[in-house]
Order: sequence, then structure tokens, then C-alpha cells
Amino acid sequence: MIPNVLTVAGSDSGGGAGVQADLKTMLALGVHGMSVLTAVTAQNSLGVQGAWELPVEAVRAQYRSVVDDIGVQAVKTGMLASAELVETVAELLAGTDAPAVVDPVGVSKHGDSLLAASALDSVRTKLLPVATVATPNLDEVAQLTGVRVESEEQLRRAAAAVLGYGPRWVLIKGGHLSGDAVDLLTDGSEEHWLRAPRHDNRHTHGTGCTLASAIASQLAKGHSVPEAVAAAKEYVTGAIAAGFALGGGIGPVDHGWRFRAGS
Ligand SMILES: Nc1ncnc2c1ncn2[C@@H]1O[C@H](COP(=O)(O)OP(=O)(O)OP(=O)(O)O)[C@@H](O)[C@H]1O
Ligand SMILES: Cc1ncc(CO)c(N)n1
Repeated sequence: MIPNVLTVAGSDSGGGAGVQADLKTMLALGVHGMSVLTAVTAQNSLGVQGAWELPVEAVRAQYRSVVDDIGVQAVKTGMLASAELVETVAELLAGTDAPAVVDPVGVSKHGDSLLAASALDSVRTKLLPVATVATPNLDEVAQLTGVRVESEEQLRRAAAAVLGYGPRWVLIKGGHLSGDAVDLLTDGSEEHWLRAPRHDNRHTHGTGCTLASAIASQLAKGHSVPEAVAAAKEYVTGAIAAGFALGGGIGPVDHGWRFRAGS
């Protein structure tokens, strides 16, 4: 049986991030990808030119259509845009018996906001508590907890602050530091450091969405959280190494790098 994985996220018209990145990652990792669209963005390699949220009823209806008939073995969330949508999705996740990977998307790589400032409190108090794994980057950690990370040693303090909101596990992504790309996965008792060489490639659009979807795909296949995150890190590292130019700005990671490498 092919496991079913659901992404609840926004559309990136450029195809490098958002729902498009999620579905490509799911195909590459051998699961059946499904989507609940929360917002539509007009977006390309240069930035986000426009964003439109979907009505709460449209999000709720898509979710029910997928979960009630088809069923899901894991869910991943990305851009949720508003407090109302964050709270709706948190409530839907709480009623679903499947692991949830929450990527608390705040701003795009170009600095365009994908989440209203008024939604931060709902992310802290409603969404993080229902996450099996939360995957904030360092800007999102600062926004959500006030903790600023400038070195690897400070990742522990960031992880503790995020765990304080109730996710079972947190993966703090240190991708924005210099040196190796180091992430810290912890549930408060176990610690797993994930280290990969930094690829000097500016075409990194979609890294966060890709990593979170890869984790959800591996969880759906029955792996433990540490195993799922380790496999997902390997997949995203390869995708970053193979990131390619597209348009006039930051190109996407290559979701198909393993097919192209023939492995
Ligand atoms: N240049 C790089 N080389 C190798 N790994 C990287 C590089 N940049 C980021 N990573 C890794 O990619 C993963 C995603 O981290 P990142 O911090 O880029 O997420 P993000 O900021 O949420 O992404 P996005 O901009 O798509 O929202 C992490 O495992 C991080 O360590
Ligand atoms: C729709 C969408 N979701 C997430 C990201 C992550 O940066 C993005 N750029 N666009």
C-alpha cells in the first residue's frame, strides 16, 4: 500500500516552494501526495507579487474531503496566512489520528510576509501544541519565542523555548547560520544533531517546505521521528546541491535529483 500524505499549505506559482514543492517531494519519496490549499500566491524567483487567502469553509471542506474518504498517514502544514486559518487547521489536526509536521512559515526567502503578525499567538498556543514535529527556521524561532540564535550552541536554548509551547519534537533549522548546515532535533530528552556540508548555491527556494514534506513522507512510511528527520535531511541536502537557476532571481532546489542521478 502506498501511504497517503496531506499538505495544508499555500500555492507558489513558481513551483519551487509551497504546495508544489510538497507534492514533488512526496512523489520523490514514494508516497501519494494530497493538498489542502490555504492561499494562492503570485510568486517567482524574484519574490511574492501577491497573495490571496482562501475562505475558512474552503479549507475545512478540502480537509474533510481528503481525510474522511481517503485517509492520511501523515499531515504537513506550511503557509497558513491568518489567525483564523491557523486556528481552523489546528482544530482539524487535533481531530486527526496521524502525525503532523508543522512548518511555522513566517516569511519567504525574499522577506515577503506569508503570515499575519496577528496570527503569531495562534501559532504558539493552538498550532504548536498539536505538532508531532515543529520545524522553525531561526527567524521563525525569534518571532515565536524571542530567542535569537547566532551560534550552534544557542540552538539548544531555541529548542527548549519552542518545546515550551507543546510540540512533541522540535527541529531547529540552523540553515541561516554560517559554516555547516546544522539542525538540532530534540524532544527534550533525546538530542540528535544533523550536520551536512553547506552548498554554496544561491538556488535554495523551497528548502523548508521540502524538508518538512520529506519528514511527513518518512513518518507516513512508518519510520520513527529521528529516522524520518535523518532521511529527510539527506534528501533536502541533495536537492540543495542540485538547485538550479530559474528566472532572474533565486531558483528552486531540485526535487528530482535522485531520479536524475539515477539512484
Ligand atoms: N546552503 C545550504 N547547504 C546545505 N544545507 C542547507 C543550506 N541552506 C539550508 N540548508 C538546510 O536546509 C534545510 C532547510 O533549512 P532553512 O533554514 O533553509 O529553511 P527555511 O528557511 O525554512 O526555508 P524556506 O526559505 O524555504 O522557508 C535545513 O536542513 C538546513 O540546514
Ligand atoms: C506558498 C509558499 N509557502 C511557503 C514558502 C516558504 O518560503 C513560500 N515561499 N511560498
